[in-house]
Amino acid sequence: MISSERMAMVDRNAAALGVSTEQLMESSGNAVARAVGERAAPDDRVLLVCGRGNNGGDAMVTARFLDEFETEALLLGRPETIRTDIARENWDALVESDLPARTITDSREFDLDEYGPDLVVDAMLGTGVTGALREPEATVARRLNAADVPIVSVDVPSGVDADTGEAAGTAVDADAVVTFHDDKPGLASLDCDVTVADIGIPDAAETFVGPGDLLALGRDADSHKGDNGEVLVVGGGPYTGAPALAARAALRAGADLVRVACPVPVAREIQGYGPDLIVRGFDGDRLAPRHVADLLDRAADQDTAVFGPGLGSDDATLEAVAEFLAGYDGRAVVDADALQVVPEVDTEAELICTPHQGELRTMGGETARDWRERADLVREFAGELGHTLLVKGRHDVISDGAETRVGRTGNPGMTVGGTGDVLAGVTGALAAQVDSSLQAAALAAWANGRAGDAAADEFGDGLAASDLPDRIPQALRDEGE
Ligand SMILES: NC(=O)C1=CN([C@@H]2O[C@H](COP(=O)(O)OP(=O)(O)OC[C@H]3O[C@@H](n4cnc5c(N)ncnc54)[C@H](O)[C@@H]3O)[C@@H](O)[C@H]2O)[C@@H](O)CC1
Ligand SMILES: [K+]
Repeated sequence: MISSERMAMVDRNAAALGVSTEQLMESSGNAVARAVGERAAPDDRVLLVCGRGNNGGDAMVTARFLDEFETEALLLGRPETIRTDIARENWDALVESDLPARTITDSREFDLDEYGPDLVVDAMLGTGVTGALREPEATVARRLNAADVPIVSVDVPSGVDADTGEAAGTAVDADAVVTFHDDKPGLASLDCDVTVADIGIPDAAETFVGPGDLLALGRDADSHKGDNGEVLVVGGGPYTGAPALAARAALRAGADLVRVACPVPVAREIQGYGPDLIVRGFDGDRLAPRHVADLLDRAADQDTAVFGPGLGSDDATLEAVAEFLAGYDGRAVVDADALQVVPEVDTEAELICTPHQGELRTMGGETARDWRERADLVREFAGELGHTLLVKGRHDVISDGAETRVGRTGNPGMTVGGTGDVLAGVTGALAAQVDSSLQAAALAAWANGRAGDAAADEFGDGLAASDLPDRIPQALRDEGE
């Protein structure tokens, strides 16, 4: 099963791998033609009702594969208003090839008897539908439903939400659906025959994080927790730079407000780094259980907390981390020494743990040289923990126990100290902006690696962790195909 949002991501990732949407449309149209071929008799009349988006584009391709039938393509709307280049190219190809193709702009012009079809292909709207069908689609759908003619829908019956199976108004009552790549959650509740067609999207488009995953950012305003996220970084003690790196990276990854909680001496030093960070020190030189109540208070107003950068591994510090997590029910990123308390702690919090492979073993997880084997081990361990794991390596493996993604950006220069702190900060910021922890962690690993690659272009193996944060904004941009 795949949601429409994820499908759009996979589609973009496939394009980045060199499999264009145009190629996918060709395969989709071909698959629909095969399904029609199985249902129609020779010389049958087949009417393809095409909308102006890519759903319609699929059926325009289908028309080229159905020349043994009496096929006619009907476009709802003027060709100039076709919404995508690839759909328009396929329409132009029909017209140029002198294949039967007509357009109507007004539903009053739609008279099914005029076509007398033995079968109708419904390609008015696919996953691009929002709300109730508008005109002329709504009237056309009603007339198709009223006629006694079999309907094969492309991807999803027009007007039906592929994620829920619900329709906000009239929807096409399909006899069969040819859906692409994977089954859609909304189709199961419909009374029709569903065929899933393989359209040649490589597995890599799903497994590897790519530019398509950026669609999780800022796509649907309703799905966001706060506007752009507030992050609390808890770190510092034996190390000063780590919480500052994480905080700066969080800002560059789009968080609105980043607050740092750290021991007073560390706070003084961080404040010297500039005016962007809101730093508040706690007494002493290490995090200790006496600080926890105040931290829980501060964290309650934040979207995410980032725990670990530079905290060290004093017994009292680890005890404080465990106490914090036991009392926290928000979303938190846990990194570095703080990771070792995770397996023992009983928490309501939703954690994203970012260990390297050594830290993973300390947590009780297993790892393997081969990334595919490692991905299986990480998925199992994430399932046992009940949290999301982002295991760093040449291939970063991200899993929540159900789904697994792999990030393959980055370079050997990134083994320098501090890049993990940057990653923790980016993860915290993205977890404050994206609904799914898995998606946030996957995107963070990918962007951090890309920022590292950009830094390596300039500095080679001499790159420093502090080169990364300012390269995060570009790394979170889709530069196009
Ligand atoms: N994602 C993929 O990987 C692929 C998608 N393909 C096809 O592309 C389809 C999605 O294409 P699009 O995103 O262009 O969207 P659609 O073709 O589903 O919709 C096109 C346009 O219709 C308009 N519209 C939205 N709601 C409407 C309503 N209620 N009444 C009337 N008009 C409305 C909108 O302007 C929308 O952009 C899929 O369903 C599938 O058929 C395939 O071509 C190949 C691969
Ligand atoms: K459709």
